[in-house]
Formats: sequence, structure tokens, C-alpha cells
Amino acid sequence: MKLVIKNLSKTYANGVSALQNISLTIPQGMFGLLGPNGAGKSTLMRTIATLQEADSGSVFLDEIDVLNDKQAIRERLGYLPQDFGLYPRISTETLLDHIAQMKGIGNKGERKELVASTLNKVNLYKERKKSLGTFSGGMRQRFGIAQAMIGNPSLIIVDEPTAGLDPAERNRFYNLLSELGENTIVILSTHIVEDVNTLCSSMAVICKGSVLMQGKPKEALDKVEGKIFQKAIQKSQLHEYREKYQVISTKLHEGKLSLRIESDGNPGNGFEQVQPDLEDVYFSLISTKVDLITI
Ligand SMILES: Nc1ncnc2c1ncn2[C@@H]1O[C@H](COP(=O)(O)OP(=O)(O)OP(=O)(O)O)[C@@H](O)[C@H]1O
Repeated sequence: MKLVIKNLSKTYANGVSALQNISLTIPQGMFGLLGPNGAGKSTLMRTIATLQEADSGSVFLDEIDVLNDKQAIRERLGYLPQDFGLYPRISTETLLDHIAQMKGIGNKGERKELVASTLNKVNLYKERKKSLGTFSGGMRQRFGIAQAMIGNPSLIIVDEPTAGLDPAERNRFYNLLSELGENTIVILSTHIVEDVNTLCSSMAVICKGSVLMQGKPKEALDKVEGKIFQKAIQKSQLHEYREKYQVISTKLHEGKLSLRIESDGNPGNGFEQVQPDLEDVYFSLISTKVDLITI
């Protein structure tokens, strides 16, 4: 099973070109879609989820023509949007039952069992009588996954799901997602590199509506191997260093600025070579398109 996106473009009425000829092949497993704010991730996710129209291009889930056979894809899709609307006063159990019904599970007994087992999987069974309005952010996201996974979808889309979760909830959420990735396509759209690093066997980076890379995280790392150097400088020296070097990221550490640069050879001047991580890959790609360096 794979999702094949070809030459997808979308320009909004205000002239913003959110997707510019995007082509991606997404295999089974967890796929990370990384990009900064405004990259076009949500536009792409909503288009695949048939919630908005593209101007041109095609999307196929195996033989299903996603953009033209919306009903067929909706039956096989689980979607957790970025702003997940809740019905604050309805109990968790009732709402999930309702969603299962909408997804075509007509038999009441079968639905009851499915709702119970799904709530168990996301660790909300004990909370089943509580209304969603009383949930914490992490509980809400776990409910969001429950409603996305019900009905056995072959494609699951989750849009920036870990924003605002504490580390324990984030871990729980990671575990849930990685289980889902075992026999479906799960697209995880995020600007958090750590999410992709932890979970995804393949990935893409998009920025300003274009694909900057796609492949396996390991292949992306190999491309910057031996090219990342680090040095601590004073904040006031940043401008001078940016003139001389290809600065890809900065981090404040104990009041000093830890600078990471990309260089084909050893830059000298007190720079130390470091083992690249996925964040370096991401910043190296993104820095060609947008300036993310601020202090
Ligand atoms: N309905 C809309 N009308 C006009 N412009 C829009 C609309 N939705 C998104 N945009 C613009 O399209 C671009 C891509 O937005 P999109 O929400 O797809 O990005 P994103 O990668 O999901 O960003 P974020 O991480 O901030 O959610 C942005 O410049 C955004 O301002």
C-alpha cells in the first residue's frame, strides 16, 4: 500500500501559493512531514483528507483516486486535525459511538465492543463516562487518536498532534502512534523534529509549498555527515559570524550562544566538528528558504 501525490498545487484566493507542484510517495509505516509554520503542511493534509480542493495534481491511495473519489477515501481514512473540535458536554463513550456509526459500523453490539476496546487502547476507558470538556490536552489528543483509528482505516493523518503535551503524555502519544504505523500509512505532520526522529521510518521536509527532501532520516543524515561544526560565541558576535559562515541554527546555553554551521571543510577558528542530528538536516534545508535565526 502506498500514497502517491503528484504535482499537487494550491493557491488561495488571497494569492498565497500554499502548495507548488508537490510530489511525494508515502509508503506504509510512519511518515513524518516536517516544515516550519506556514510551509503548507495543513493545506496538504486537508487536501488528502478531502476537506479542500487542490487546483491541480493527483493523489492516489493504491488504486483509489483520492481527489475524485472522495467517498472511497473517506471510508478508509482516519484524520486528527490540528484544531480538533470537541463536543464539550457529551460523554467520551457516546461521542465515539456516534463517530463509529458515522463510519458505517451499524451493528450496535459490534459498536459497543469496538468503542470499549478503542478506549482501552488509548487508555481512556476509565474516563468513558466523562465529558470531553473536562479532559486535559493529552487526554483530548488520545481521544483524537481513538476517533481517527476507529473503523480500521488504511490511511491515518495526524496534524501537529504533540503541541502542548507534557513529556509523559507525549510519550504515551508516541507509543500509540507507533502501534498504528505497523499496518497502516500514518502521516504525521509537525514542525517538531524530535517527533519525526523518534517515530518515522521515512520523511519529507516542505517549506513555502515545495518539497526540499524526501527519504529516510538516515539518508538525510548521511548528506550532512562531517559537515556540521559548533562553537560558543557571544550574542553580540552573531552578525559577524553570519557574514562569514553558513549558520544553520543557534541555541542559548548558559547565556552564551551555541552556533551550528554547515561547512564542507574544517572552518578552523575554534569550531568543533559534531555528530549531526536530524535537527541539523532540517535547519540546513530550511535555511536555504527562510531565516529562522533570531535571538
Ligand atoms: N484559507 C486560507 N486562505 C488564505 N491563505 C491561507 C489559508 N490557509 C492557509 N493559508 C496560507 O497558506 C500557507 C500555508 O498554510 P498552512 O496552514 O497549510 O501551513 P502549515 O505548514 O500547516 O503551517 P502551521 O504549522 O502554522 O499550521 C500560509 O502562508 C497560510 O497563511
